[in-house]
Amino acid sequence: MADGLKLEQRHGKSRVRVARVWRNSVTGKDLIVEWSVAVSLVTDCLPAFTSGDNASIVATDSMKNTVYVKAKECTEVVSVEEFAIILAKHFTSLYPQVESATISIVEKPWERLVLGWQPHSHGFKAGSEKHTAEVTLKKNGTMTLTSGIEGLAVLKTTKSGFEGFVRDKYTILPDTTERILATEVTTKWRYAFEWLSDIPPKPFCFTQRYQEVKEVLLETFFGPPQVGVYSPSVQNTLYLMAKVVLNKFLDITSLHLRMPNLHFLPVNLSTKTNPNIIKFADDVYMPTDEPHGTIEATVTRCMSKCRSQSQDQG
Ligand SMILES: O=c1[nH]c(=O)c2[nH]c(=O)[nH]c2[nH]1
Repeated sequence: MADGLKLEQRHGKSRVRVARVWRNSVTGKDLIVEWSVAVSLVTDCLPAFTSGDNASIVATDSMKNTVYVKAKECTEVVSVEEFAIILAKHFTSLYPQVESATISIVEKPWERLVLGWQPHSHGFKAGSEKHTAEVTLKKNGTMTLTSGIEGLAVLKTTKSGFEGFVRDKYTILPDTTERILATEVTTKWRYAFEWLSDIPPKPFCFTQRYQEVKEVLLETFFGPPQVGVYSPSVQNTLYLMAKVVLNKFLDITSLHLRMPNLHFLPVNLSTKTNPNIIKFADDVYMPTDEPHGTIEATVTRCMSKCRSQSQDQG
């Protein structure tokens, strides 16, 4: 409280880009990660806002420098989640006035180049979807940790439909049991760790969990390679994807999925003199993302009360 006003504030540095190379003299293989880091601190520094007294401010320039120093100190390979935790720990423990730190990181998808089946020792190419992580750590050690995937573009040419929806004077869309389903999945999942001390020791691999979640999401979206799986709506597919992740990984408590419906519109062309130049036969489409459907949901594993409620309901 100051001047009879309530002030909520934070400050930080965004888009701090750092790349870290680890060189392995045993395997002869280099490893590189490229991260875009955002640091945001909640600091007890009211006078900085109300009277221009900067004595408590950790300069955002120092935050940027810290990212590089900590990257240097990581002499062993660390995951994007581990690096976020290292930074959050640093800011909340070094500065008495820092109450909480939020570190968000997006990893650029550098993938090792494979030439003629042979993994290159120091060559990488950019993949598509990005691995993200965000940690918020309070001084008392409580934390939230999320990981995510950004921009996982997927499409299937069949085994998708949409029917039985509200039909009124505004409705033109016909029912269909045959369409292309395309989306760009963005997801974030929250880990169950509530305290810094809950984080499993080194052998727990966040990077492996990331790969596993991605695999399960893709398996559920597409179904088995030979037969696939029918999707009655983006909504249902999204829910099933989240459900499989939550059933499989007990260290994940909730999952948010955003799956825009990127339309592939049937092309039917005709003129007065030339009807049916193109009669649509599930073959020629007009892809468009303007406009597109926006479908998102958060699915959370219920605690025991919620479980018994759903059992009561059969
Ligand atoms: O899977 C879908 N969900 C919708 O809510 C919707 N709305 C729409 O026009 N097409 C679709 N498809």
